[in-house]
Amino acid sequence: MAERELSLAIDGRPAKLILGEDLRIIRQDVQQVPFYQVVNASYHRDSCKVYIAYIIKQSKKKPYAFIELNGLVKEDENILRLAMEFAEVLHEKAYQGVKYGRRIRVLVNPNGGVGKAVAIFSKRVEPVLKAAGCVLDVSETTHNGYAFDIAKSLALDSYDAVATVSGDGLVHEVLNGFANHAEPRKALSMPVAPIPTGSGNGLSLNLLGLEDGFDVTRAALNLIKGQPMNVDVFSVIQNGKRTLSFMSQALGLMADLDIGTEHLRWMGDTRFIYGLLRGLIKFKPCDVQLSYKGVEMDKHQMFQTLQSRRAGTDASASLGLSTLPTSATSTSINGNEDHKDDTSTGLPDLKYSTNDTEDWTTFDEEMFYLYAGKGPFVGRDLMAFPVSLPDDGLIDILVHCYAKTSRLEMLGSFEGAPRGEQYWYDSIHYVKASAYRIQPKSKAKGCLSIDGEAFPFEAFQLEVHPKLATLLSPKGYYAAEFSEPSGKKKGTQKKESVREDDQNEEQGMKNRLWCCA
Ligand SMILES: Nc1ncnc2c1ncn2[C@@H]1O[C@H](COP(=O)(O)OP(=O)(O)OP(=O)(O)O)[C@@H](O)[C@H]1O
Repeated sequence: MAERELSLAIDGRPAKLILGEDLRIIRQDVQQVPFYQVVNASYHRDSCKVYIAYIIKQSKKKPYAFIELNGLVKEDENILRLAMEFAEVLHEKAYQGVKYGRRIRVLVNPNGGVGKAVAIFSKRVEPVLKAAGCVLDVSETTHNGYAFDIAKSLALDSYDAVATVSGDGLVHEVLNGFANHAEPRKALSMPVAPIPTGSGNGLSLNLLGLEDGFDVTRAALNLIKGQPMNVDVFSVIQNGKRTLSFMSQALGLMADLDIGTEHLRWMGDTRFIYGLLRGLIKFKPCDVQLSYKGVEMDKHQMFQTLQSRRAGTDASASLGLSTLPTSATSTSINGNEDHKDDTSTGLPDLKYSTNDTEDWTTFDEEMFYLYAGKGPFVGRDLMAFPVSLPDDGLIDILVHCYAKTSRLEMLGSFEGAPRGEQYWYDSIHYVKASAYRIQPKSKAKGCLSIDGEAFPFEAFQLEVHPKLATLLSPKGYYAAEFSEPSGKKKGTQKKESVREDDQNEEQGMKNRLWCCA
């Protein structure tokens, strides 16, 4: 493509804009901005100005910055026409395949995380969304349950997405509100995206990756341009009550360190480290019985499946093979029927009764903790489910076996935990299942955390609903890097990794031509 150039003055100094494979802004220095990161471009005849808004990372360690430029062009008919065309072409390239000006229902939890969500939203998020022409309907949540009520009665045709400015708890509420909506399936197809101002922000880490998972400006871009990604969710049945879970369930140490440190919110996510150290001092087993309907038990096979899925997604995106989000074109590896094929509007029926035992495995070893869920990261310090896939119709269950581990092993695992290295430990029993149940042993006491929220420490059963909910994602897959350590390889020639790639992200957006309207 022939490059376009435009000379103008920015802040009284001469500058040049070049439109080629990306946008280049030449001033004292040169800034290269991928089109994906441009949120607006417009031409204003009256003032002879070109307005450009974009987000950019100025160094690897710094968060994304939001930049708005107003360039003055010479009052010459030919140059003004060039400026108008330049802005039009740039805007078109910036929104290829994405609806400009999404209508977003925004829910801000003033008490999430360290309690700074309101200020962060107004200073760092709202300006980006407004620059991108988004139409915002913003509310501050006043109590637990507020977001549930909003989602339960949301006018679905009035919005393109729901944004939660908080942590994972607010997403949990919104999805449960959708499950109780008059049209649950339609409600659950409304894309949800988090702006990470909670403590753990596991969902944001899964969508944006370890480097950018806590970056609110990057999260704002995901709201503006992310593509809808279908994800599996779980029904948890406890005491006859059905709750949707989208991320995780924890028992034992991993629940204690979350639920048991609520009073330490001021620490941010450091409270989880404190809770972990406290749990290691006690070092007590978790007295529950686990049974599951297992589908895949081989860790290496799970790793290979993850790799092939990622390779397939990247290839179809870069070759322009798919015009749909990747998740919508994939099939479930356990043959679960995809709910999108059935036309009912209510929540899916439950498949398993609580006394179903056919093909269920009972896990007999004593557990230090149990963690089950979807999405690799549960927090910045732990990639608990490195081989998790958004839509395989399965839940990843890991049990840290009490008899096979020690305080020393646990302490030694801290360093590699953000990269999921503990996955390969012999003391970690890891399976993918379509359902599981938990029965506390008599007199057992403890904490149960579901999506980071406290639930009664009582028996429950869970099953997976393939692709029932919808998130906005930059890539169409989880943004987590996971490698097989060289000593453990089976069937691989060299150290392979499943990696993030921003070019793929932009290419994926170009080729999928997906609109969120
Ligand atoms: N105004 C409010 N006052 C008190 N609690 C609220 C309010 N609004 C929402 N909540 C509740 O706050 C709880 C915590 O929110 P959330 O989970 O989003 O943040 P977090 O716990 O800091 O983050 P994470 O779950 O990522 O660790 C949720 O149960 C939510 O319902």
